[in-house]
Amino acid sequence: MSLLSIDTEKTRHCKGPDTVFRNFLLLLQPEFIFMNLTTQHIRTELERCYSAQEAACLSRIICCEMLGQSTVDYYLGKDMILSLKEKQELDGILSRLRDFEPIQYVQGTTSFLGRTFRVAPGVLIPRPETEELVEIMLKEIPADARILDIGTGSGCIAVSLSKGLPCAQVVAWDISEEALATAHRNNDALQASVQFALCDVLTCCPDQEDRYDVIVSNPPYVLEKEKLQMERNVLDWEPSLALFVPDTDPLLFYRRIAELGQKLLVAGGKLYFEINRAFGEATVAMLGGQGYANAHILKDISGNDRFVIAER
Ligand SMILES: C[S@@+](CC[C@H](N)C(=O)[O-])C[C@H]1O[C@@H](n2cnc3c(N)ncnc32)[C@H](O)[C@@H]1O
Repeated sequence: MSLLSIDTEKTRHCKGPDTVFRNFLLLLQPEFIFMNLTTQHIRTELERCYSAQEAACLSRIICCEMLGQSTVDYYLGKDMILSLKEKQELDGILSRLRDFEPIQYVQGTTSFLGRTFRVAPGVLIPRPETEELVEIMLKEIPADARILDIGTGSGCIAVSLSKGLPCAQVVAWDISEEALATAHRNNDALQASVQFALCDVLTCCPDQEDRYDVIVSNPPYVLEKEKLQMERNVLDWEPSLALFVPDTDPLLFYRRIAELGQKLLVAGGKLYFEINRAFGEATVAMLGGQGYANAHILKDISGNDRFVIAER
């Protein structure tokens, strides 16, 4: 869950040699040379709020993924004749983007491990780091594992595991009805077989008879004080409930899930956590203190401490 997207401030206000370099890079993009009127209009509108690089990227998504232009036509600069309805649709898209609504909410979908997941405000947009976590799990988990995903959000982890391990039994919890409704829809659309439950992990008393081989969670882990470094498209649009923990208790969810794991995991069962990169060592120490074995940190593709795995 990397929450700091492209550094728009830096690119937007760069001056001098940086600007020259940026313009040189822009010239290398074929659509700059053959830019059509619609693309020009989209770019002009978006560059009021986004860097040239971001506006270019959004423009391609709008034309090719939302208005149905072929990628070849887009890059050849072929103009689009928009019907009145399409023109209104485009105006609506641009207005939402100028309000810094994430493009994934505007589109209503995002891609996760090659599958299309529905997303909407109220549900966290799945992040690439979480794809890495699922890839690690798919390599390690037995095919028929019983898996519990805590804080399922869009269902991206649970549904991907269910699809990747068709013999596994996957249960997923979330405190948010909105998130669960979206997760259900993703499960149905992708023909997975996850069982969902509305559950507050901080207060619930699960059935002692339930037993799992694996518990996975990407819980809220951003500190309140980290808000200062976050982009508007995250802060204004993504659900606080999915993002934040109090500055005073960064391990709140991990500690509680580890306690539950003592009851719900079979001996040798595994915990898989996505973490705030600042708290890898603290998470490992907490798990060791609770009696978990072989607690260790894995880094994400950017080299940050991002995952902690441990055995009961
Ligand atoms: C960081 S999001 C992760 C969503 C999804 N698993 C993903 O990786 O994209 C954390 C999720 O935990 C849920 N959540 C927050 N507090 C919770 C609680 N007390 N009990 C259960 N789920 C909770 C949020 O609604 C949100 O969907």
